[in-house]
Amino acid sequence: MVTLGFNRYGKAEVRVVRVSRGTGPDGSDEIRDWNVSSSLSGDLAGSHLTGDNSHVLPTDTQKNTDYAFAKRLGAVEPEVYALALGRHFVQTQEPITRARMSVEEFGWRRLSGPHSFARDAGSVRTTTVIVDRELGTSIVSGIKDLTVLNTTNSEFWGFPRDEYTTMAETRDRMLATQVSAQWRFRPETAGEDTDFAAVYAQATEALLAAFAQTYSYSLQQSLYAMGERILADVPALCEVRLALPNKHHFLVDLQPFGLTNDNEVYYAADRPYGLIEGRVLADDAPDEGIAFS
Ligand SMILES: O=c1[nH]c(=O)c2[nH]c(=O)[nH]c2[nH]1
Repeated sequence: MVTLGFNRYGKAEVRVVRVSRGTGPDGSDEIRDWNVSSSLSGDLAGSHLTGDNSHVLPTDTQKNTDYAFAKRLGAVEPEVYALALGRHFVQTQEPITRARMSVEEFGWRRLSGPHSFARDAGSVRTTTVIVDRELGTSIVSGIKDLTVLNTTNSEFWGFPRDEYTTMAETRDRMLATQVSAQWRFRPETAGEDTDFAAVYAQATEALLAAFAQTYSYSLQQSLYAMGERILADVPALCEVRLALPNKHHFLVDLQPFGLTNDNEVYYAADRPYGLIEGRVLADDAPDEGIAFS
């Protein structure tokens, strides 16, 4: 015998670009560039077990709803957009008890003139909103693909050595990583009225400041410093999860060319990479519930 376990379905990676004409500074245009994924769950066993689609709102409809809500809501914060969509699916589809909306936002930097933008290279803003009819609403936002580097103020030594250890201890190295961070909002403070743009700016700034200002003995230590600073600076948040690939920079041996290398010329390795992951929680953080499900 087998049984059907947890399941969900939806439309992944709907590319939605919303232009809001004349609503920016000095009558300029605003733009939101999103990659939207919806995932619905609830009373859906029939579709898996007997092919009964009477509870299955088509993923094509979900995609259309994403576009329609972009029109209706305007160039709002991605969290506000995801909240509205999540509530819509749970409120209008009886069998659907939970909606998970994920939005990746690609930033566009304003150029001179009211209609011109250049796409931000690199980092992506993220949010995942889960609306559950019984368990309530959770919001986890963050940033990914944020590559940062310190040319010094990083050491790594004092680690255990065994018969397979070849790496030398270092008192001065380059430290580089590509940050993925997710921050969980306190449920009682997160809703349509939250200043999500300010939280994003403050959390990102805190993370960058902690990375730059921490004299680091390991990427683990930098990870904790980043999470700690975000929670200290942004009271609306109660937990930060970080994934930090160690983007190794190895000194090139220039001796064959009769040259010294006093921490000046590096080989940036692509793989393998160390992967440092961790969670930092406020002492009074409520249970995570379904926030990361
Ligand atoms: O910051 C680091 N943490 C590690 O766990 C580790 N392991 C390693 O080989 N180099 C590093 N660097």
